[in-house]
Amino acid sequence: MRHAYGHRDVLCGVSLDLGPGILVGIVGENGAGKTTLLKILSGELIADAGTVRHRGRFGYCPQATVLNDALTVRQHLEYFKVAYGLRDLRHAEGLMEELHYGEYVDERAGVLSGGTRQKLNLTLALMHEPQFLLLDEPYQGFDWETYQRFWDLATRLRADGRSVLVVSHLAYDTVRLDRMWRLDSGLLQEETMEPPA
Ligand SMILES: Nc1ncnc2c1ncn2[C@@H]1O[C@H](COP(=O)(O)OP(=O)(O)OP(=O)(O)O)[C@@H](O)[C@H]1O
Repeated sequence: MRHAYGHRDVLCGVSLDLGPGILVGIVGENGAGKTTLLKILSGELIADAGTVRHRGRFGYCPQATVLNDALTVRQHLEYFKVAYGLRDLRHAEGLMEELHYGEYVDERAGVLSGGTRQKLNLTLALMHEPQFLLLDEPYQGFDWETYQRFWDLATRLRADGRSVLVVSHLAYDTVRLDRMWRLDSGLLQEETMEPPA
């Protein structure tokens, strides 16, 4: 796929195929085009050329949180429950527990810390148990323990047969990934993975 903003070419021929049960990463410097690629994969942006196909439900955790500051955590979950057509919030509550922010359920999003806002942002992307996950800088603002919990969660989703794509400008924890690409000059280049020590 290809995409330019005006005369600035951002994606110059990117092709990606993700099967089930895979955890992959895309890294790249600030401004490399990672968010542009995820916006195209999620349908938020139409590429100048190319097509995107996915089977089953997908979840998208955008880099900019999608929260309404006036609504509480619980109200966010209720709205997304309706939007996703879920019967209950059991899975969302499990995620809230796993990410350790249940105590904020009746707080308005506007008063939450950056890390807690991101936990909610991630929950909203995962609460309908999608088959295919697009996560843009999903651990921004997380403390170390939450960061570890995030990777445990991602690893479990992969083990459940889901496809998980994590985009970040930081290439930590690459041993957790099955494959990793670097987005540079509008092209994806596969990086060699280091075997665990
Ligand atoms: N709506 C837009 N209009 C014009 N240019 C844009 C637009 N969105 C992004 N860009 C430009 O496209 C390039 C890629 O931006 P993008 O946000 O995709 O990069 P990124 O790799 O996600 O960066 P970061 O790591 O900083 O989040 C940048 O040069 C950016 O300034």
